[in-house]
Amino acid sequence: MEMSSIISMASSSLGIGIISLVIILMRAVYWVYLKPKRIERILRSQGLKGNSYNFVYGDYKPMAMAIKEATSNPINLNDDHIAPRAVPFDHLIHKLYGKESFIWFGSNPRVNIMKPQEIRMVINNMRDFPKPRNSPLARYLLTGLLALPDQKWAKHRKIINPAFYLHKLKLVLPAMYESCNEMIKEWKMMMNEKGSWKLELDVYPWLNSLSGEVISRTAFGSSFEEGRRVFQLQKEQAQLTAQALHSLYIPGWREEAMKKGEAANDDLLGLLLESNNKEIKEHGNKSNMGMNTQDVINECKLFYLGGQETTSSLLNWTIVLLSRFPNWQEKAREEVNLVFGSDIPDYGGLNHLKVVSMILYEVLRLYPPIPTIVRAVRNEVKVGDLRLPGGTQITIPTVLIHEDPEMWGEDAKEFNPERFSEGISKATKGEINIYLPFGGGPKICIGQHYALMEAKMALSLILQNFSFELSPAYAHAPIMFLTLQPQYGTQIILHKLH
Ligand code: HEM
Repeated sequence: MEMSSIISMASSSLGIGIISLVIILMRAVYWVYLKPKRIERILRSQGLKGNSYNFVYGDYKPMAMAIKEATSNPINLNDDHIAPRAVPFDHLIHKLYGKESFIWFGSNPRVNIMKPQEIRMVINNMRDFPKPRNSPLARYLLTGLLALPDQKWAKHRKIINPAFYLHKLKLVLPAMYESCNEMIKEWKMMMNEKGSWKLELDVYPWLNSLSGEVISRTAFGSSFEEGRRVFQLQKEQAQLTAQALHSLYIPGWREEAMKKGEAANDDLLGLLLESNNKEIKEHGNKSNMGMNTQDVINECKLFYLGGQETTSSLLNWTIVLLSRFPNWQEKAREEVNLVFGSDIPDYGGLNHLKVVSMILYEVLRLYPPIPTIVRAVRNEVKVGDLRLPGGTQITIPTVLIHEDPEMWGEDAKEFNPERFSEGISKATKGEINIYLPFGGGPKICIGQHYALMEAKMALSLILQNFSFELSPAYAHAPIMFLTLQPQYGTQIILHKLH
């Protein structure tokens, strides 16, 4: 080849390279600067308020600072106004700018939606308001139904729905009883070993493994041991991922965790996630559920997260509140004794527990295990009076909505199960979209009845066998770590009743 043609080929490749680089740079500038700035202008022109866009990082820095500050100390034991601790930055922005506000999640603006009619519009319309794409790390956790595109989601939801029909729950009740009863027996055994009627323990890890155990038994049936192993691996994986996600938010968190030996470096994290996935696949294969193995794995992952962390959160805060409000603990015990005596709780009876249901609804209002719901705006769309450009995201801040006096009255921040005495519809004055512990619309939690049934079973057995109070060692510190959890555990004192 002649020298001149080599030179001309090289210069044209160089030219193409430079043009590609310029295009990539221009696109990057558009996504991380021009687009956010354009959306900011549109939002502000409609009266929405928020911080000015900070290149690439958005509000991450003040968000990390707010979380660090809020979670550095417990709150007052009698404080059920948990938003400042559970969602510190959303709460701060809400306080500074009011309900018509937005935050910057990196370069994504997230508009706060709190009006009932706007919430209804957003959660009922999956086409215009899909779930936003998760970060690669979060995708390890949020799999299955939560992560699928519309059509695949509809297909999977249709396949999975029947497993959660109410009459099917009747069939899983014995397995729920079995797991709950084992926990009660172990507590009693610990008392017997000490020759005492009293036992102090941190109930949170117990409740957490209880709800994992219940899923293992109910989802895997005769392959219970396989299921148990899958969920154990899942838990390790979730914790690793959560730690990694946490370290993105809180500067210095990873270093601190590493010092304590809780988190390894990124490579090790990747390796562990990978090997866990492999092992889960093998066990998933063995449990032979008659579905595509990868699909089963993904749905299992989600059931683990959806089913274990949320239900144990509900049970945990119920125990805390019933310890703090012994009159409600006594009312609930009276009801359980009236309905079951010392018999094993059955399906019909659990469905008739009115006081226990009121208590659980009120706990879910003040301590929603999932404190916010997030959606994306696909293309420009109107939500009430607002015009939201494509690329905007939406936050429905469940916990702020649940404690809003404009919606729930002056006692909104107080524990008062009585408000649910005539059901959810009456308590919300017909605006059921202001009560969102299980989300709403077509993506409403598939496991809500399952979770409530499990919580009623566990609570009934606990109330039949023990009275309980908070230990002086308990520090009130709800924190958002995947779900709403007790930062320092939940130390209570159990008293055996008979
Ligand atoms: C107290 C317990 C529970 C709470 C508070 C809860 C809360 C929620 C919420 C708020 C959503 C909607 C999220 C969104 O729209 O972005 C959801 C979805 C979901 N939950 Fe639950 N959940 C609980 C228990 C369970 C259980 C026991 C299971 C399964 C065993 C489960 C499985 C799911 C699944 C699969 C989805 C995704 C549904 C879909 O996208 O179609 N959840 N949950």
